[in-house]
Amino acid sequence: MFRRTDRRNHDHDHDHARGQGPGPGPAETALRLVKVSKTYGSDDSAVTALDEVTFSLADGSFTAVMGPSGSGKSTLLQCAAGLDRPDSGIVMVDGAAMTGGTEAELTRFRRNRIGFVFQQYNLLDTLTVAQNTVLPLKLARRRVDRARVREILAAVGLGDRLGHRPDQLSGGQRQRVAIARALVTEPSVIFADEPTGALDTRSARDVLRLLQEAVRVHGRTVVMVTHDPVAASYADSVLFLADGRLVGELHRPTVDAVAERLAHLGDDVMTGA
Ligand SMILES: Nc1ncnc2c1ncn2[C@@H]1O[C@H](COP(=O)(O)OP(=O)(O)OP(=O)(O)O)[C@@H](O)[C@H]1O
Repeated sequence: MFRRTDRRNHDHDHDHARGQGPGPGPAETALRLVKVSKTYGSDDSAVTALDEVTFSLADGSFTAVMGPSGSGKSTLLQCAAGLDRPDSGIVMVDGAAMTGGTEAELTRFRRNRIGFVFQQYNLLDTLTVAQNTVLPLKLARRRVDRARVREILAAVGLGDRLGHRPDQLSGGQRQRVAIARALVTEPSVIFADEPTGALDTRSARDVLRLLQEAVRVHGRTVVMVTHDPVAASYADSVLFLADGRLVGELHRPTVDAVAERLAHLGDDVMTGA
């Protein structure tokens, strides 16, 4: 069952007030994984995609997840976001355990606490920009504050595109709608899976800046899977995966430092070190 502590309210004053309390107490944890494991298949064909992965991410942090192809990045994201269930281990979002529970409970948990940004945008073609943006609120049966929605769309540079449909937008604009849609429910954690993978350099930079703003202005916590050292350099820190295990971490990443670490990660995997 979900243990919901609901210690965090979702109003903006709360976000702005964060860090202004007495004393430098430890940052609160937005996402915590404890010994999360996931194996696909069984017997001879079994693949351990995640092998007892443990880490915590502070509230209001921006983390990139990197690693060679097949290292378990997507599986990690799916399990951490409640889109898939780990075989064992615990996932906690905002102090509430997401382990166990029915599908309906998991869905409710996701709708209220998690935002998503996918490589291929996942917008509904028949809905306008504004309608796509409010969809998560409608699905969660939450009140739609139209002024707030306009504000969010203006903040991602789409204030004059509210009535457009996705096929009237560029890839970068579509991804900005996806970011607005992820922000609108004020989730604890936004998971982004290769959000710049389909974009040109300039649109990618705009999207990465908006993800940074989601953290710095809106107080969200962002976890982004990426293959691109440039994209990773926008994060506060990078987690490196290899063979389903967490094998390293880099704080305040630069493009060169990320690329170098990735290259060595490749060496380690190749030599089995
Ligand atoms: N549905 C599945 N059935 C069987 N094996 C799977 C399944 N999904 C992933 N795997 C395997 O689990 C391992 C981890 O896969 P995962 O997709 O998480 O890696 P990744 O790091 O995201 O890879 P990429 O960078 O190529 O997207 C791989 O060996 C993969 O083949």
